[in-house]
Amino acid sequence: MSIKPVTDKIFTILLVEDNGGDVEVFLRTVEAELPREADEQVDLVIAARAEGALKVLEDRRIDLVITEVRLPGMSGIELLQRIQARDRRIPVIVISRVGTVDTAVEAMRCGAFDYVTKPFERLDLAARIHRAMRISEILFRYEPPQKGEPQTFKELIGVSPAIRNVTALIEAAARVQSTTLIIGETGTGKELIARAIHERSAERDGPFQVVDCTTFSEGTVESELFGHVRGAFTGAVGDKLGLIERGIGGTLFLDEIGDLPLPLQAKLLRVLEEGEMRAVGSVQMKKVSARFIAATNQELTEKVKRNEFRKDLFFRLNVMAIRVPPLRERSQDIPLLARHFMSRYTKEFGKYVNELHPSAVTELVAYPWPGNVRELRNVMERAVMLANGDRISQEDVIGLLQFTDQAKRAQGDDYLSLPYAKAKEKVLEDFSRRYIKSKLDHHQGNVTHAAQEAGLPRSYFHEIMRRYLRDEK
Ligand SMILES: Nc1ncnc2c1ncn2[C@@H]1O[C@H](COP(=O)(O)OP(=O)(O)OP(=O)(O)O)[C@@H](O)[C@H]1O
Repeated sequence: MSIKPVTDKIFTILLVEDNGGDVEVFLRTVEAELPREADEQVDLVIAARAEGALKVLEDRRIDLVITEVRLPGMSGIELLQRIQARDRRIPVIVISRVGTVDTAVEAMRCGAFDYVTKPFERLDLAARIHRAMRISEILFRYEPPQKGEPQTFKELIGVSPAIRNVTALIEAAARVQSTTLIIGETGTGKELIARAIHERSAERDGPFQVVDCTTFSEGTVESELFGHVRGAFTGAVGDKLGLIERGIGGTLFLDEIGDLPLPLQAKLLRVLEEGEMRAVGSVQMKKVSARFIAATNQELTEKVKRNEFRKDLFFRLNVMAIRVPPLRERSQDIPLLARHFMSRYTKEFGKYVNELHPSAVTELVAYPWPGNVRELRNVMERAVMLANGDRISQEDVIGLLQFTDQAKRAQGDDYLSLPYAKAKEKVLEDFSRRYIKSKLDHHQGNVTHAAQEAGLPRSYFHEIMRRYLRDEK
């Protein structure tokens, strides 16, 4: 492939692949599927070996590297590490075969931006390349050439390369007025990341408005999001401000965007593209200037294929994407997170617990954490609550982890098989959850009224709600 002079409009991808057939599929994908701006040109440089790729990197500017893991000679992982040591701005996508998940996980640990599996799925491949291209542009535009450690945030705990990658992306996202999509399993910290972006952005003095796309009923969603004017429909006795309007001047965090009904997706796209919206029943368009951050725990490409999510909205949101790996894939973070939560709950409960035994840490690291950081936080909260002395032992942790598993399956009188303290805790937890739910149902989700009826301060009621109801997700 010809090497052209480098200008800002040429984006150069270095593909490191020794299999001719796969190179062919890759070329066709870039030609046919990759969305690009009108005047954007994508240049491809192909190297069959990592050693050759390093030479290309010395000779010219490369914006994105896509490398097979298994290569003759130096491996793709080693190449990734060398690139990281030279220039952290170049995103690296790693290619591995289906069934070699371990390799992909290893690559993410070493700081890969993303990974794709062979055989290639063309739409998925194009979406991942597109995302990496936009990130690369931002990093090259705003970051000075840098080696070594990116900055870390005190609220986002972690030492793994994956979390450091997330940290760098938070910085990059905060600096540009671009829509950001955060992808990750439940409890991985998506909302925390969204708040971190907001706090570092130009919109930090405005509101941080959460829009939970799972909570609207089909009939009310439009007016909830966009607001309505008086008389727009039966029961609209006054004007009502929509959630989107409440976020103007700040950040709108669209949680679980994958659940937004299709007709609303079209309207949202309009807001994103035109920067304006119209309340239900109104003839007037209103300017909406806000930062949009969306989050999902579903693979949106799958929803696009099933025609459940608009492709244009997906590409629009996916411009700046942050993928947060599940906790089991970054177990280096577990000891630090566990100690962080231990110290937090020690202060909160006014207890003196200052040691997490190394064998307890080993148990925590070995556990798969289906509920991710939120589950770890809950386990550490219980561990501190139940601790008798100044230390949390291996037995304490084993009991809680088994309990967590049992609790998931628990129904009816399952607590009778548990030790007294744990049984009591479980019954109290179930009671709180049912009580809060029934009060909220009774008042159609109005927290102020529900808290009044329960005879609790609103803030306390809200705290119980946050603790018990969010964990059900
Ligand atoms: N890296 C981290 N460091 C410190 N705390 C974290 C980290 N990641 C997550 N948490 C904590 O874990 C809990 C769950 O995080 P958060 O609500 O942001 O997850 P989420 O991905 O948005 O979950 P969901 O998809 O269920 O809404 C919060 O208490 C958050 O502060």
